[in-house]
Amino acid sequence: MSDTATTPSSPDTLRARAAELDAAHASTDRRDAFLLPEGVIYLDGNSLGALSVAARDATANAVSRQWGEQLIRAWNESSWWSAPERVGDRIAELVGAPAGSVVVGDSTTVSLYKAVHSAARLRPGRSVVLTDPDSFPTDVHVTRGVCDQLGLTLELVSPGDAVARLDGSDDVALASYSQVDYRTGELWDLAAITSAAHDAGALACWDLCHSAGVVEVGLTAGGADFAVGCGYKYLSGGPGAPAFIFVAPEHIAAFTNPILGWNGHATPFAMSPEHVPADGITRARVGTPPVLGIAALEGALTAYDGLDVADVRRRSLSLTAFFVECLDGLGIDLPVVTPRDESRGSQVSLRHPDAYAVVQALIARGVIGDFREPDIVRLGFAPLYLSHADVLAAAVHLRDVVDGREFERAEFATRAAVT
Ligand SMILES: Cc1ncc(COP(=O)(O)O)c(C=O)c1O
Ligand SMILES: Nc1c(O)cccc1C(=O)C[C@H](N)C(=O)O
Repeated sequence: MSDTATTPSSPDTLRARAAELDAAHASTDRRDAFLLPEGVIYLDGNSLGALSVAARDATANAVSRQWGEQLIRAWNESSWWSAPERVGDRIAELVGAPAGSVVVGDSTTVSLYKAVHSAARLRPGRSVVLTDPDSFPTDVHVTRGVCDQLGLTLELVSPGDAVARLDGSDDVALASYSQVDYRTGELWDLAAITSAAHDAGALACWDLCHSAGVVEVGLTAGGADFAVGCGYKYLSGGPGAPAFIFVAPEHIAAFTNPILGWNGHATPFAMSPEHVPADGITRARVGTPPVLGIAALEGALTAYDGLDVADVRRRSLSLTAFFVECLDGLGIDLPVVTPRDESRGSQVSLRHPDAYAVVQALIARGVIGDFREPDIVRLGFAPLYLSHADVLAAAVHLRDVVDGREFERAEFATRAAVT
């Protein structure tokens, strides 16, 4: 969705507006809970969330006290064994799901494999799985892999066309989509697509990587059957943080984990060679959980204590709307690909023919965002630790990089391995 600049505003007007908005959203300001380097405006919390004091301390405690002193007793004394369900319950609150329907442990990719595989098998006799060709690639890869394994057909249908594809159909087993597009930031209608899937006798699975913690996901309200999401983006669980899987309570008894491991067993310490799935969401577990990663994630989630996700969402919408207001006000004439209405997640993506170099020039100024192929400057606004004043400062840097053609400097052209 492209827009051009409108009436410019003076920096003073924008500064006053930032102060007014920060005061209005003071109750959701958790900046003090996070440890960001001085001079950095961090607009990449949608890829790797910032470190919080609580995540750092929880990790140090898990390493030094639990592992270092309790040693193997920590499985019981520090409740390591039940951490996947305990932290799952905390995430469930953030994504509108009941206790006992979410568990953490594997990567997003593995969690998605478990969800898609199990969901597709719940609709025998149906041959098609729908997913978005523009999904984050791992989602397309996993879904294709499951289809190959189960003899199903993968049909690549944009979420915008999913309801029409499902309408009146009887061949679809599963519609599997991301709630927020990782590149454009578009927010898709989880309830509408899920309901269209159900009307067609199909199930719906959602990837919440770019919505958990910043959008009122509403899994139960929207009728979602399965969902997954990662722990390291807005939830700030740290690099490689464990992901989560949601299975709607009505499907748990029929959920067949495609990876039968001992942690999903009803009596793991009976050491039986027969696999008897555990009751409840525990059957979605596989092997030994990443205890240190779960400790960091559990610490990070305390940043949400006392907050209502609806208020976090309001702050997020205000930050992203204000960024677009700053683009307009400062005369930054780059096409905005993220919807200007509220059908967006917590990012603003812009197009620029030299997007990679623009992002590098911003990083050199301490404004950390990222580049996504082919020409996207992607700026994520993690609401808990960003202010409207940060947003204005970032926009001023962007204007200076673009207007001053700073991105043309040779040092910004070289691509790093990880972008
Ligand atoms: C929508 C989406 N799904 C999945 C992933 C990643 O999966 P994994 O955590 O397994 O690397 C990402 C980002 O890396 C993502 O944006
Ligand atoms: N998971 C990542 C990684 O291990 C290295 C670099 C980036 C990532 C990401 O999370 C990318 C992210 N999902 C995206 O939306 O582009």
